[in-house]
Amino acid sequence: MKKLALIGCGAIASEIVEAVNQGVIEAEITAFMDLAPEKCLRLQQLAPRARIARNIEELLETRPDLVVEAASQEAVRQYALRVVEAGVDLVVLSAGALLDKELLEKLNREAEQRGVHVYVPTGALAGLDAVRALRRAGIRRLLLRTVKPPKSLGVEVNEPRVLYRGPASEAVRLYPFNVNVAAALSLAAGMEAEVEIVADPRIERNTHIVIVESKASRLEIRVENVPSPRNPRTSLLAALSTIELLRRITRSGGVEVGS
Ligand SMILES: NC(=O)C1=CN([C@@H]2O[C@H](COP(=O)(O)OP(=O)(O)OC[C@H]3O[C@@H](n4cnc5c(N)ncnc54)[C@H](O)[C@@H]3O)[C@@H](O)[C@H]2O)C=CC1
Ligand SMILES: O=C([O-])CC(=O)C(=O)O
Repeated sequence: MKKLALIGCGAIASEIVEAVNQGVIEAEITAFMDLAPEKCLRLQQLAPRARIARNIEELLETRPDLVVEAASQEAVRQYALRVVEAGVDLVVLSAGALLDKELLEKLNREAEQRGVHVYVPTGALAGLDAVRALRRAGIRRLLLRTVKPPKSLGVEVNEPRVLYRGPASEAVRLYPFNVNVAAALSLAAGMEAEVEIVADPRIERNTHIVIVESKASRLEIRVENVPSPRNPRTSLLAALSTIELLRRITRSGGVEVGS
């Protein structure tokens, strides 16, 4: 049975712990860590053998096979390299941090040398398998339009308003908790997406529209996500997608569909 440690004890982590408890993910949780350690207490009740780590070294002392970052881009900058250096696989939700070329290159080099895997889940999006595949055919155009209810974006508007238009790297810097999907998309495509962020008081779902143009295919992907009841900025699909990835990684064998 694989051992799992979690950085961040918020909305996504809560869903993951429930999935472990239900046996969907075949793993044992060895440690929790959060800037606000009291947030780990509730999760620890569901995984009583797990330790609440005060820092990354304490977390690594529990000898996890896999660490899941479901915290913040800052957490990726603080801990990702250390996890990989310890020879431990890593799942990164706050993918925006990986648009920093220097960090990505270091992480990639270190991970290759040590045979470590760093996974970025499809998260609140869909179709990154096809985007990755189309890289080989050359992608001409890559767009992401994210439309969320104003409260998810922390603004108050009475009519739809474009808050941002520009490259993904700037989008994830300005909206660190709302468009990590822009980074996952860019990393899958091997090029930076053009991003538009819209606050729309008429909608209730976190909506992402992706357009990919290449010689082989034109993709238009529209995802209308129910926000997480625990965090309106985060779509429930982000946790479900991570659970699905963890289910695959921790499973000892069997038929799996899709790549
Ligand atoms: N790639 C994707 O598709 C998606 C990514 N996300 C990202 O995933 C991350 C987690 O999302 P949620 O669970 O909804 O967030 P949340 O706000 O519910 O929970 C995050 C927890 O991490 C803790 N935290 C933040 N920085 C930390 C640090 N440096 N060290 C230790 N703990 C830290 C916070 O105290 C909080 O308890 C966020 O960065 C979010 O933007 C969210 C949705 C989709
Ligand atoms: O959950 C979503 O819709 C997207 C999100 O917050 C992110 O990418 O950071």
